[in-house]
Amino acid sequence: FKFSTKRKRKLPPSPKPALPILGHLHLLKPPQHRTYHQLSQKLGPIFSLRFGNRLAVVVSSSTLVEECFTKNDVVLANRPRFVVGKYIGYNFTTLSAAPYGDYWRNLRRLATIEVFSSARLNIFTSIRHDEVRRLLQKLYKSTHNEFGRVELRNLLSELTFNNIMRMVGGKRYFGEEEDDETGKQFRAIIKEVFQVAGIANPGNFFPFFRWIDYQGYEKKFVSIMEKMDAFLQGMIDEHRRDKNNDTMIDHLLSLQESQPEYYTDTVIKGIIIVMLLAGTDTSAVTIEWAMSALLNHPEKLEKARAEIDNVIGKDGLVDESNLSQLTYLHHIISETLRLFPATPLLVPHESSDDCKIGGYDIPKGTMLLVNAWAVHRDPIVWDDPTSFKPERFEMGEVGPPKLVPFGMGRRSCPGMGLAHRVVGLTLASLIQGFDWKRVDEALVDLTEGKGISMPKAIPLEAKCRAREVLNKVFIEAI
Ligand code: HEM
Repeated sequence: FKFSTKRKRKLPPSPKPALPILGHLHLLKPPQHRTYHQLSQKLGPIFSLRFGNRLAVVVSSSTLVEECFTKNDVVLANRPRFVVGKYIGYNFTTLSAAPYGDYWRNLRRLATIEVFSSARLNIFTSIRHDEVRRLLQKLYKSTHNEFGRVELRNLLSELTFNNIMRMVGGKRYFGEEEDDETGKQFRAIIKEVFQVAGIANPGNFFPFFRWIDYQGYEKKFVSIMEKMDAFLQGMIDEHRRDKNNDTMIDHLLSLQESQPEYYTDTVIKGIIIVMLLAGTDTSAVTIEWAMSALLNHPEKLEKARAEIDNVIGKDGLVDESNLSQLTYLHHIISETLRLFPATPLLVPHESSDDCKIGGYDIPKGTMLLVNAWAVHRDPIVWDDPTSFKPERFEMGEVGPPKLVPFGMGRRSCPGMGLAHRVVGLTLASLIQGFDWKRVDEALVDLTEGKGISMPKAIPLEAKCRAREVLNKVFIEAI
């Protein structure tokens, strides 16, 4: 019976050859979203691959994205059980790694209200303003009289990490001035966590590799997670002892007192780790891509600045409350996320039952990859898709399923509001505070590099000079 039903299945087309055991793993050249895009040009907007013992389906059109996350949203709301979810995801109990079901639904509900809601984000507005101000001040020191050469990547990374850690625990851990032992220790742990989380682990597709712990991956995970867990537990215990703070940990601990079954220490640690992994680099790379694209289009940078000056005037610094009036800036962010989505393949989904996509049979347990990068460059949907044209959004805002940098449906990104605030405020402040130009005549290189969130291959270097508004604000500080 099993054999006969299998034979009747109509799976999406698949490239040849599929090697014995490996399946199509040999076809995967980085960056994967480009390889999948090329395959979709030959095989169509839905195709299937075999990775070891796992069937994967890749979707590359907005019509199919819509079908996945409306009609099939529940069935596709599961996540594959990757090795990273076992160790870094606290045995699949974090928001991003948990399987779809009551546990995940509760966690998502509490995180939406207690962590990501506008009311909670508003409490931390002053942290975001302070972090952006520190960034401006650092740039100002080397560039207040004349154009100075700057590299933004580390500064943006510092900003996004400090922003999350201050929301979470009230302390800065990144930057030269945070050179105490705890800062150093935490930065070293985070570096390792990001490294292991980014490893392409064969154990995800070949159970055999897990049994023999090929290349010692599991040992590495265990050792780094012991350190990370001890650090996070230390933070929680510290906040439990000293209750006079207004951080996210304090808030979650106060909820723990009334609902200990939901707000366990593991849940709190899981929320912190997910915020660090999902909410730092993603925002930092988006700002770096936006600045790179603007440096290649100085007239658009000028247009954004004119809008900011017009809304804010020439004396004060832009703040979050101004963002809703900065329409063109918003279009720049949408256009950046279209061309350079920080997670070009979203986060893998898995079908919890048999379903159909695009008329094809998708068996239970199939891994679904959504090639948002390809959807965003589909010439059927987007006019002149590879050009950076924020103006395309002036006709009206475009959202899912055509523009899906944050995904769509139940498992879409809960941090979108925070990301928009951080990216919007930082970008507006950089544009308002400085004149910018490229280091030479050559256009900024826009090649994509390797990493969990799609970074630029070459970190952006640019020249900037402080504008009058910063002289007024910072002159006494120098
Ligand atoms: C530009 C910034 C960001 C981008 C482009 C982005 C994008 C995404 C995408 C594509 C997904 C997966 C959607 C899917 O599975 O279909 C996701 C999931 C997630 N993101 Fe973000 N994200 C960003 C910022 C943030 C921030 C700031 C946070 C929190 C501090 C965050 C927290 C999460 C979490 C917890 C999930 C997992 C949700 C779940 O599985 O239920 N993200 N994000």
